[in-house]
Amino acid sequence: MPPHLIFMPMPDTQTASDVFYVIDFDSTVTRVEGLDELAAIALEGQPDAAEKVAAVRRITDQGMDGSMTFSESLQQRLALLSAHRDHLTPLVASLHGKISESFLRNKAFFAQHAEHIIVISSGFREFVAPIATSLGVRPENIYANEFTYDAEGNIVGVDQSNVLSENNGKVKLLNRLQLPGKVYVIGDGYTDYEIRAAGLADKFYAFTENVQRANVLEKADHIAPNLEEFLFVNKLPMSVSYPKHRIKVLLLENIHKKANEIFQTEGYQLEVVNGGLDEDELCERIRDVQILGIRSKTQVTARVLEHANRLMTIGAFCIGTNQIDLETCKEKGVAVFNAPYSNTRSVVELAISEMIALIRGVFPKSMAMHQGQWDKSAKNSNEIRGKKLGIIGYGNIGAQLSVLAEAMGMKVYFYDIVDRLALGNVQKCDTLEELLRQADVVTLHIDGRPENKNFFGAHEFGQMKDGAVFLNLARGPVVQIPALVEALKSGKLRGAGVDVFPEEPKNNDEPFVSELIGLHNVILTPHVGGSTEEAQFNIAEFVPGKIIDYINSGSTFMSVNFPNLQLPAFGGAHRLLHIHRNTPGVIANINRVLSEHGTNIVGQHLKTNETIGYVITDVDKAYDKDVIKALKEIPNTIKFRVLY
Ligand SMILES: NC(=O)c1ccc[n+]([C@@H]2O[C@H](COP(=O)([O-])OP(=O)(O)OC[C@H]3O[C@@H](n4cnc5c(N)ncnc54)[C@H](O)[C@@H]3O)[C@@H](O)[C@H]2O)c1
Ligand SMILES: O=C(O)CC[C@@H](O)C(=O)O
Repeated sequence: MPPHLIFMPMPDTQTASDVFYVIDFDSTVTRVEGLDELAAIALEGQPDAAEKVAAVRRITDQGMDGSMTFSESLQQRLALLSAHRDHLTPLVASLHGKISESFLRNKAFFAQHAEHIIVISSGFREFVAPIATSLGVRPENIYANEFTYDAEGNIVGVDQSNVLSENNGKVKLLNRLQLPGKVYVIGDGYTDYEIRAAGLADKFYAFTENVQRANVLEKADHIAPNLEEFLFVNKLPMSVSYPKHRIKVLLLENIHKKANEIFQTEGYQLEVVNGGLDEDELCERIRDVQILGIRSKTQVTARVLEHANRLMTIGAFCIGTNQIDLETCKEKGVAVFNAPYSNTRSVVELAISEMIALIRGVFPKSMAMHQGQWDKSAKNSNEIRGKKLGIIGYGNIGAQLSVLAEAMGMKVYFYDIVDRLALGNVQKCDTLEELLRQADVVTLHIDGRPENKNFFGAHEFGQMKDGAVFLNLARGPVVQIPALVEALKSGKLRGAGVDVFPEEPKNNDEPFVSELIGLHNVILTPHVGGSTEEAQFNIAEFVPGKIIDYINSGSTFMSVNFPNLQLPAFGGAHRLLHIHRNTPGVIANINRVLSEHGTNIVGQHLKTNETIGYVITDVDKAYDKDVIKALKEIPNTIKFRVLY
């Protein structure tokens, strides 16, 4: 046996439990196959280059998936290549730009485990070595084929004395190396699996960042979508605190696909359900989910949250968050985000269109026309100009509506339980009654907090002007539907526009049932106030942005239930995030633990609300890792995580 084929680990660092990491090169260390790249460079400009490059790729695949013997595939490819020694320099330059992203991110692993990292490639040393050594692999730990050349420097073959040029070359090489410890192989090809099949490796990790081969995946002990997965399961040093592909997102209720795109680009696992889920279904589906995305239908109850073992954050892809048990979320350390402005304009536009349509009697006229009746008259048809609009709830929607309504010549009044600044010439009413007594159009834009249930009933309709128009585009349960029906049937109201209902179908297949069906001059819409292409796109961009920021930096800016902290970048430090019950002494305990472990604090931020406290501590990278366990054990800790 040639002496260089006996592996010589560093004697002073070796122990019986040592693990050797055997790494494939083509399509694993690099995103591409080296010989495919060489073909593209060598054949450039030749008339039949495209066909030949495609043929080389096809043969590479056959060799990699095991459908052609390796030495046959190598011979066939070399014959097609027509490559020269001079092509190797541009090849190496090109491969430097095509190193797998997760390998580039994790150079620390190569630095810390250099003596146990071995690259074994059926590719060629001429391009494998410069790339692998740039990551920190030791030259003596690189095993690969070598080209043979003719006198003019043309590549004419492979060094046949190298065991890797043979069929089963990797197995034969491993056999000879006699690695003194466990062997974990990571690679994308069948020849990598063969090492495990021959009993020469303890585990085979199929690496799928660049290619996936079904027959390799089915043989793998573990599938690694990137190097972080391999490092994570083996508790090895990683460039990130947690592999992103392990973060599971569940999106319900037809959230705009822009959100899917954003979460996928971030590297998260995505599961999408088109409709809503009922409580039992959600309890089942939420078990291993870290990020939940919903709209207004899904009820996130305390029972659902009981089942959400790994939930970190919920995105309400809408304005309202009354469908979420925010208190329980706080107690469980689940941060909730929404999109407070993204669909405001859409609701305002629908409200304006409805008040015009109702005051002109557009819908009854249109219905009559559909039945062949021509009723050309001005009776019960009015302009909105000069009419009084009463806005109940002068928040984002109410205020924006007031600006547009004034621009159309309406006199605008509002009533709100908090002191809001009146825009333009809008007049504030001190009581609800004051507003109801004078408004020609009353429109609800209050939120769906529990106290607002049944907010508007017979008493309030009774205080309205005869012949007024009523709109609810806020939340269904705030209006008592029997009282509204009575006000419409008795002629007290001229008409109504209703977009939201106490009971709404869970999805588009369920029927809509309501006492409002069939009433004269009533516009019914299926909770679409915020459902425009523009609004849904804006929401689908906004909410993932907040969630990703929270996951990556801990920022809770604009969270609806967490103390809001907008955090600076933490380059060069590790960030410790501690969520706890807001009781005296927790911050003191945190700092005592940090000081006892000699941890150097780079920066610290604390914010509390009535229920929870949120402390972010940036510390020097070099710290005693036992501090993590101690911080988690501080009484009243709800959740703790580390970011880097
Ligand atoms: N139909 C839809 O598709 C649709 C779309 C977006 C928003 N909405 C709903 O519209 C409502 C308003 O949205 P927003 O963004 O303007 O919210 P917002 O929080 O900015 O404003 C709500 C306002 O209502 C006030 N308010 C609450 N209860 C009140 C009460 N009992 N009496 C008087 N004022 C009260 C609040 O003080 C606040 O000023 C929310 O319920 C939201 O869910 C519906
Ligand atoms: O799109 C939805 O489901 C809800 C829209 C609206 O009620 C909101 O709260 O933003």
